[in-house]
Amino acid sequence: MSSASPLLRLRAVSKSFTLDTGRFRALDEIDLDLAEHEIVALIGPSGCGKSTLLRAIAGLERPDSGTIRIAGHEITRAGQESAMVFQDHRLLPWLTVRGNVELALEPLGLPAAERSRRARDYIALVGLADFAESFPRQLSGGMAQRAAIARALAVETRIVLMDEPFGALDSLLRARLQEELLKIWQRHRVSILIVTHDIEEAIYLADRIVVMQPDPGHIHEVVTVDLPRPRLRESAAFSALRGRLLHGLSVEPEPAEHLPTTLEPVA
Ligand SMILES: Nc1ncnc2c1ncn2[C@@H]1O[C@H](COP(=O)(O)OP(=O)(O)OP(=O)(O)O)[C@@H](O)[C@H]1O
Repeated sequence: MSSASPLLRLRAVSKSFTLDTGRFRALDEIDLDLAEHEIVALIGPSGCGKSTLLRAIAGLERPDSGTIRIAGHEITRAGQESAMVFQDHRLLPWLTVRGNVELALEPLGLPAAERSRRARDYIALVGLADFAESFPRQLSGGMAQRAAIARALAVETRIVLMDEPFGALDSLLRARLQEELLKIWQRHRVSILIVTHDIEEAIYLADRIVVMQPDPGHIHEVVTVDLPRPRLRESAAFSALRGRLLHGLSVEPEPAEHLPTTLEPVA
């Protein structure tokens, strides 16, 4: 950590929703820090509040109580201090890759030349230089997700929030994009908070893994991933951590090689 106070600081963040059946507590007194240039993964069973937490940090959802600060500023509205990547790329279909990235830069009030320079740089960074003038329908799923990552990075916020960014991709492509994301992260001092259902993805990427549990949504444990990068998924230390996390999630590891690595809702 390069400074005494964390870049992101959540204290006692709670959020309830009103349902027909009464009030439902999606987040209960969440305390969480994210340091500069840290990657933290949020895992936990479906409905434990991971997306709600991310949305609150993004300013898309107001907590009922508690504080969320980024670089000391309290988050009170959307788009302050962080950028978001969703599972579906959410690119506008009538704009090219370049158009989508430039549009995200419009609120920053940059001169047009700077806006197009930034868009070009970040599109190149994610390996899409040759597709800057392509429309989303002309891209594969992985390429579209890369474009969404370029759009989030181009805003140059210090925090990027990712909600299952690779969840819709096949496992080979997912592994490749995880690797690419780490390379980008190593070159840019961005901090990443990523929600995933994939325990391997969490171990591969994160410095710390926050395990959440539902009813009400709370932090069950925080596990530091003390493995040097690049991490080898087949190493004993990696498997040991996977077993420990599965245990923390109350999912028994299977005995054979076919260890589950995704968390499906428990029926
Ligand atoms: N706007 C809303 N109105 C009512 N209930 C909501 C709302 N948003 C979320 N919830 C409820 O809050 C709980 C937590 O939802 P959330 O999407 O944050 O969980 P999650 O851990 O991200 O789940 P998943 O892994 O399935 O995406 C769920 O029970 C959900 O139904």
